[in-house]
Amino acid sequence: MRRSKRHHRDPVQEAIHYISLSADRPELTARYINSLKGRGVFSHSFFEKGDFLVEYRGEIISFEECQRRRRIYHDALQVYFFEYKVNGNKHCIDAAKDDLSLGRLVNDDHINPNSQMKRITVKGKPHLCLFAIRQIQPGEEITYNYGDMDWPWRTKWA
Ligand SMILES: C[S@@+](CC[C@H](N)C(=O)[O-])C[C@H]1O[C@@H](n2cnc3c(N)ncnc32)[C@H](O)[C@@H]1O
Repeated sequence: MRRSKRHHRDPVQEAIHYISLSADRPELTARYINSLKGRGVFSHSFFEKGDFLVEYRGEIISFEECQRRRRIYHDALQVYFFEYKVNGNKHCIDAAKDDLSLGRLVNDDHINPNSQMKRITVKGKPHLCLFAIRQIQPGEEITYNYGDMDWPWRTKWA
């Protein structure tokens, strides 16, 4: 398939652009997949390795607050917590609230993911963003590796 011409900004500048707008890029869309996976995020454009894809938007909370919410949230909502470390200290993004953002809908693939999470600091605040780790074709689902945990779907599909 022919690659469409898209103006190429520096990927980090592009991430900062969408972060400051609190918006998702128009080349991505959410779609229902099936009752096991639920929804996922799909590209309808080409992306090159290194391109910015989407921010994992949500409420930035402390690790202690995350622990507190884990005690009160239903299991189905806990999957929207994203824990990460800055200088060895644990932090968390709570994306349980469905604000129609796409980052919270990106599914796991630990075998052949096409993106990777990186932290970008904007105005002193951390933002977690997915960047392509290889070329992505139109129609492809965006995925990343959720990390080494016994995620139930991994054993089911193994
Ligand atoms: C952060 S959410 C991702 C969006 C979710 N699919 C939805 O519709 O809201 C994580 C949840 O998606 C599902 N999921 C993610 N990756 C999956 C995979 N590879 N296979 C099956 N289910 C998956 C699991 O139910 C998991 O708890």
